Amino acid sequence: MQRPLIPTKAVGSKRPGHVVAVRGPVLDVHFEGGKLPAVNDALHVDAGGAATLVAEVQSHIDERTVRAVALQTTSGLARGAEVAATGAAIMVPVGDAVLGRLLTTTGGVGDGGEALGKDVPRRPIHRAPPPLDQQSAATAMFETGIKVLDLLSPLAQGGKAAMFGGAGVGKTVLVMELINAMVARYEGVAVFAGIGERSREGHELLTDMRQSGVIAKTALVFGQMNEPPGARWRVGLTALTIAEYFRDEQKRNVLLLMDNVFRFVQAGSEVSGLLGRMPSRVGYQPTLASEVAALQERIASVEGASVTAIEAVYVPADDFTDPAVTAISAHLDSNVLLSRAMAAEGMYPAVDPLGSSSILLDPLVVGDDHYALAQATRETIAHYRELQDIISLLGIEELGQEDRLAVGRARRLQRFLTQPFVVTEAFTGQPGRSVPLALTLDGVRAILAGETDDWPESAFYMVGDLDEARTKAGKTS
Ligand SMILES: Nc1ncnc2c1ncn2[C@@H]1O[C@H](COP(=O)(O)OP(=O)(O)OP(=O)(O)O)[C@@H](O)[C@H]1O
Repeated sequence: MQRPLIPTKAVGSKRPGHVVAVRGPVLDVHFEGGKLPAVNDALHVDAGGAATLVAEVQSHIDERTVRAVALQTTSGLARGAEVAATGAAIMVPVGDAVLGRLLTTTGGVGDGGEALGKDVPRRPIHRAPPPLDQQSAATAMFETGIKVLDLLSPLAQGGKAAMFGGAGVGKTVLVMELINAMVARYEGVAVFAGIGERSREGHELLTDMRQSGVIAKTALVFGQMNEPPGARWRVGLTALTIAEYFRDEQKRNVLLLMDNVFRFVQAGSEVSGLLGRMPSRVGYQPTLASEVAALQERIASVEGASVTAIEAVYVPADDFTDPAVTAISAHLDSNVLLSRAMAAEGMYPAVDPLGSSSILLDPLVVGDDHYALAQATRETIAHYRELQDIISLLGIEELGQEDRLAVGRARRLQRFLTQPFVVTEAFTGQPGRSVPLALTLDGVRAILAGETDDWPESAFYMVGDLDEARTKAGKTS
């Protein structure tokens, strides 16, 4: 973090500045006497009437002028508007009072409810991550009840996981299902950051959470796609600040959900352009890696309290080598890749069994049995993919007996790894299923061992455990 040229304390709200230029969300503010607020400090701009607009200092233009990015819309703001330097970063409310509430990036109330009182503690949104020697590594598995995740890309308690996928392959649905599956039986608290996505989806989430009651232990923070880039850029930090307070002051475990981290990068890129910085690779901001690191490194677990992050990441044009995507994936423990080809075939959740990975998928963590079954599943599906060209050219009859069996098992495995979700009940009409890990492993073991070779493939599609497939296949155990 850059430090001020002049100590922040030298700037008090008694020495107001004034706006000298407004270019969209970017403001130039003149401070008399050359005492400038620090980079990352919050400015309060008098937008006329009772309205006060929050902006954040980004750079010092000359000895009297700072350039700041507004976190709210600047339409109607005129030159000459008075500005107060707050002498600190944006302060947001934290603690028990924010549970059950929907906040904006700047810590305002976004659910139309009562304003938060002055006694509610507040914390600055900029903060260093805990020192490395105080961070604890993620080693325990977080069972989700979603077969394909638990088997091939297990999530870590106190770790970071992300769902990557192009437009419309099911990222939001998967994150919502995880919220549904995890928040209700999670002992800690949850913080949800809605970053640059549809505000309709955000409000649906709020309504759903109110109905299911999980809202009581959840704080929501939204900077959605209808808001200016500054709000979308900083909303992740606001959510993190709330999560860190629960972790550090109350020693509680926190589930941090972010949808969508790509929008954070995108907002940073918009801000960078507005500030006149030269774009770098693929047009992204030159500070891409450090911006992503500043966000991701703060998601850390310490002795006695963990932060488990689940993120959705949009992959532009389905290009998994996009710099934003690779910058984000470098920080994660579990990478869940969603495949368009699988979504097109209706194989939901469209998790790519070969592309997805997790550092927990290690015999020392998940045990030899789970590891061996996961590897065998991958090998069988990989072998099927190799044979797919031959099958489409010559037909499956041209394959040898062994390959034919392998293909049948791979297709059954792929179908067994689909699952109806609770959140999709409304449009699929099929009740959601949650499958304990042991039953997932039993099912996979039986399919790989050939015990189900004579069951129709369709019996495995959109079921819970193997017993359900058995019933569908009309078999008795
Ligand atoms: N598990 C599922 N079961 C059935 N349908 C699904 C499932 N997941 C996704 N879909 C279908 O795919 C559509 C898009 O899903 P979703 O909104 O989660 O995608 P997304 O990747 O978040 O898209 P965007 O990038 O546009 O936000 C859903 O509206 C639904 O029709």
